[in-house]
Amino acid sequence: MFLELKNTAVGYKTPLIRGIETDLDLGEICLLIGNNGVGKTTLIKSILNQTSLISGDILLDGKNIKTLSNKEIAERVAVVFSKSQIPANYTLTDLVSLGKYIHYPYYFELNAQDQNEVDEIIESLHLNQYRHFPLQKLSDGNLQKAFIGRALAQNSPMIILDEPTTHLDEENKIVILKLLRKLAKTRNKLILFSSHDWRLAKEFADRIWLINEETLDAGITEDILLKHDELLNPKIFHFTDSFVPPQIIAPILQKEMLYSFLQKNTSKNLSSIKFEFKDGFWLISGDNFQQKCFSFNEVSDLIANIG
Ligand SMILES: Nc1ncnc2c1ncn2[C@@H]1O[C@H](COP(=O)(O)OP(=O)(O)OP(=O)(O)O)[C@@H](O)[C@H]1O
Repeated sequence: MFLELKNTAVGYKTPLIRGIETDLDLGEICLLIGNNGVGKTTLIKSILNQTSLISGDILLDGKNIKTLSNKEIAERVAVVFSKSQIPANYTLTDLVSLGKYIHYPYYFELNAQDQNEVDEIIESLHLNQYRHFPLQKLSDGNLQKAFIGRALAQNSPMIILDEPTTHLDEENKIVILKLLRKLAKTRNKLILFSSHDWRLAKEFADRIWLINEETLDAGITEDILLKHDELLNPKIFHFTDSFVPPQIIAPILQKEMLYSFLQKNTSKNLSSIKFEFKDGFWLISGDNFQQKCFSFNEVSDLIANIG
């Protein structure tokens, strides 16, 4: 296992998370989720040995992090924080190139191979047109991508990203997620990715680390989602208290949409009504009626008239 946490407690004066006993291997993507302030960033800093452990041990590549120098940690893990300091007078290419310098004995011009790799990274992040931009002039999203570029250039087996998609629009979020998944699966990288957006989990993550009530619940994504079904069904408004569903015969997506629509819009008992979706419309049947609806707008009118 590349990363092992052994009976670890992390925090400051008092523990934020206790009794962590888990590991991750190369080639895996793990999503770290939990509410504000539960200790996600603290856990990340602890893995990087930037914050002392309260108890227990963390092993990186089989070695206790306490025995590794900063350079040895950087050779194993690259990191992107959501708020990073911007080096003054740097262009985007300079920042991405910085990732390479841990592999040089002192600051020196990059060799041709490393220069090519930096160019490829900038291209893969769709940042070509900004390569000579001063960092101060980049948008928050492009700056975030540039920091991700620096982490990729570092070429370490593990990459940790702390809420990296915060400033990104949907299109750029997808560019980053696809790139990270490709790196994990084709180049055997271990990715630990903290986010509030648990909706990423199903498609993106192999594993979840969920911080809840001072403990870390770790496992295969689908096991954790089933165990914590509040993640999948937040039940913010408790619609189901008064809602009695109809009989529904429809493909999964249409069924889900109908359910969502009816829960929000009616508290009527619909158990004697049948909704069947076929050939692009809903066929709705009751004791003394049958009607076709081609949209939820039409379903809405029909429901309003049901006694
Ligand atoms: N250096 C520090 N010394 C003492 N307490 C700290 C320090 N840094 C953070 N904390 C506290 O530790 C708690 C957890 O903070 P942390 O940033 O790890 O949470 P988080 O899960 O990453 O939160 P968010 O989702 O809001 O980013 C917070 O209450 C925070 O105020």
